[in-house]
Formats: sequence, C-alpha cells, structure tokens
Amino acid sequence: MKFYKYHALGNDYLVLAPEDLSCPLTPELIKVICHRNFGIGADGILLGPFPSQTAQFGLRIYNPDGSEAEKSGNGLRIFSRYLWDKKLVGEQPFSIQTLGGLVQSVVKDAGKTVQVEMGKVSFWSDEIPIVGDRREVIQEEIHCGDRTFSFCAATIGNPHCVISLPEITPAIAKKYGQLLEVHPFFPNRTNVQFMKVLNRNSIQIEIWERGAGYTLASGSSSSAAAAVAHKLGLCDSSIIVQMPGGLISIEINDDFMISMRGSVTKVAKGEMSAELFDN
Ligand SMILES: N[C@H](CCC[C@H](N)C(=O)O)C(=O)O
Repeated sequence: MKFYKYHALGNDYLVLAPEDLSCPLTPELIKVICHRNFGIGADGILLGPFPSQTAQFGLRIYNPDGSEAEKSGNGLRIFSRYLWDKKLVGEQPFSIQTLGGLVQSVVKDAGKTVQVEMGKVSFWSDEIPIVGDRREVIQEEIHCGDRTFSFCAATIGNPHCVISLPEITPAIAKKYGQLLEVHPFFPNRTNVQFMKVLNRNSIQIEIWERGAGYTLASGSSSSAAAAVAHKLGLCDSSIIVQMPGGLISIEINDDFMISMRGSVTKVAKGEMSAELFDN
C-alpha cells in the first residue's frame, strides 16, 4: 500500500489515498502503521481526498491510537501540500471538509508554506464539550495528580485544555498532559497545551495531544492557545506560537476566526509491505 510522509514542524503524518487502501483502515491497523518501531511511524494518518458535497476535497484524520480527530492544523497543511504536489490544486485557495468543519487553504512559497483559514474558536462548554452548566470555560480549576491548575477550554473542531504558567517544560506536558487528556471533565478526551506568554505577540507552548501524546508541534493547539491568550487580554490578534518543532503564525479576527500559517516538509514516498498487515 502506497504512502506519502510529510512533517509540519516535526509533527509527522502519512497521507493515504482511499483508492490505495488494500484493506479497511481499522484502529488496529492504524496503530501498527503509526508505530515508531513496528510500523512506518507517524503522529497520525490523513486519508483522502474524498468526494465532498460541501467542499472541493474531503479529508479524514486519524490519531496514532486509532481514534478519529475532527481537525488537525498541521495535518491540513500537510494534506494541502500533498494536493499541490499531486497537481490537484494550484496557487488558488481551495476548500477541505473535515469532521470538525470546513476550512480554506492556500499553498505558498512553492509548497514550503501553507495558510489555512481554520474556522472559529469557541469557548462554550457545550461545543467543546466539557461537563457542567453551559458557560464559556475561562480560568476554571481542574485537579490533576498532585496539582490544581487554572485552565481555559476551547474548540476549533477538536477539544483543547489550555493552561497558562510562568514556566513550562516538556516534563510538565508529559507528566500532567496524559492525566488531563482523559480527565472526566472532557467526555471526548482533550488535547492539552501548557502556555507561557512571552509578550503581546508571542507565546510558547508545550503540547500533549489527544490520541498521540507529546508532540513537537500542533496547529490546532497553536490556534486554541493563541485564542485563549487573546481572550484573556494577554496578547494582541497577531501571535507567533513557539513550539519545540518550530513556529506557527496565528491571526485572530474579532469573531475568533483563526488564520494559521506554517511550513510543510515532504519526507518520503513509499510502499508498505504486506507483512505489515499479517496479524
Ligand atoms: N490529536 C488531535 C488531532 C491532531 C492535532 C495536531 N496534530 C494539529 O496539528 O492540530 C486530536 O485528537 O484532536
């Protein structure tokens, strides 16, 4: 089975075309394919393009634990570059339908940069979802292991728990991210970002992704964390998000519509051996 591997700031995905699937893409198969030792290795799988009634292209996004994600910012940049490489799109913007909503994408700089209109960030509990009365989830308390954090929750199609701290480290993300991902407040689990506000136009985040664990970068996490920093009045509407894998540029409009811009790197094109599917 053919695959194409790309990374976006070290957040790596495999692109599989539906017509190239030699068997159903089950959660078990996704886990094997994405496994860093027993498979190809990736932070997720992008399956597409599909025909769509609502957009030029349909896309399905899977985490390495086999779960399906509503949206992936880095995944959307990678899929947009793949469509460009395949000459299915040119320099003009195009639309992609995901489980978490419709986005507009445009490929720039000879494929090296992609800008995605990611949709709107919402802080409303029933949209995230998060348990409790309907409210915007801003600076609430959450108990996690030996700590209690003040957090904000947001959705941009997928759920996010954003915690602002004076200092952040990968160790904090790994220790507390895995507990917060499955916290009972979040019926569909959640992505987690620990955020350090650097100034009015830049933040630094450490990420624990739902269904993927610690990753070096995340486009939807960048969008959610930047939106929270702006909502809290800590940042203006143009924000550079610094992550271990690199930088993403976020623009926020008055309705919390997010424009995300970042790089994409083509890694490989390959063929998976049939042995990979022998269970
Ligand atoms: N793990 C995420 C999807 C991928 C998000 C991340 N890779 C990005 O670039 O947005 C979720 O289950 O919502």
